[in-house]
Amino acid sequence: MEYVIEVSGLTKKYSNNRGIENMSFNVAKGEIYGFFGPNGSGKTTLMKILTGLCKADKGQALLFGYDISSQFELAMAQVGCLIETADAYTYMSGYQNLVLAARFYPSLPRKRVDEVLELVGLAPFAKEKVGHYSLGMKQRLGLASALLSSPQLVILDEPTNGMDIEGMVDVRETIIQLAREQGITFFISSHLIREMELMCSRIGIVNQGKFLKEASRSDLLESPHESLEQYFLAQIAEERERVSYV
Ligand SMILES: Nc1ncnc2c1ncn2[C@@H]1O[C@H](COP(=O)(O)OP(=O)(O)OP(=O)(O)O)[C@@H](O)[C@H]1O
Repeated sequence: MEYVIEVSGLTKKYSNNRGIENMSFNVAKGEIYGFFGPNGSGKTTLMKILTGLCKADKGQALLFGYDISSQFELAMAQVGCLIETADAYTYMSGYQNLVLAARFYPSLPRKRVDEVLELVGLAPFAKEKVGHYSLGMKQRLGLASALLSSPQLVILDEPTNGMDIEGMVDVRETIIQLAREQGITFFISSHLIREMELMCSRIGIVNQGKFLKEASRSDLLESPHESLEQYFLAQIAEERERVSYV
């Protein structure tokens, strides 16, 4: 199997002793992999390490077989990402922000800016100042920016944060379409169970900095639990029991 992300034994502890501990998992090409856990479970920390925004204390993360800490440029060459909330210049329009971002990719055709605006449903608002955008529109702009260079791997931290139902459905459908038609791999974090269930082919469940369990769509369908929510609660209960035995 061709893996786009390989994470082994990743540990990062902040000065308060929180963070992530010994996380290991792989993501195959073309998957929509969900990284699911409650607030503070370590999703953003893991994503920051994967995109070089912070360094792990221990362990290794490979993107396309390249080590993110020692081969950063090769590892990130085919990666687009949106970590935490999307940053943009509020006094410029969505279109102008993307043209600016496109300058990082000298060979990118100008029409790609129009394409990504269309893809995320922002085309009608492209000429409006970002300062007038809602949170959901800013998230869409962040997604457009992550897709700009036509990356093969897209890493998205809570991409539907602040979106209304219609926006969430649009973004979800765009992601599914890009994975299916263009073989793009997505690694997406969320604390929204329903989003994960509807979108992802596999889900890694994290809690309190630990990688608890991985579930494929068929695991979830075959499990005796009626929903991912119940499955998640059962995994946490199992982990508590395991820890109390040790
Ligand atoms: N810079 C930091 N300094 C100290 N502790 C931090 C720092 N960043 C994160 N943490 C702690 O590390 C843990 C994991 O945080 P992280 O932001 O990775 O979780 P998360 O799953 O992304 O949460 P959320 O869904 O709320 O964004 C939390 O307990 C958090 O308080």
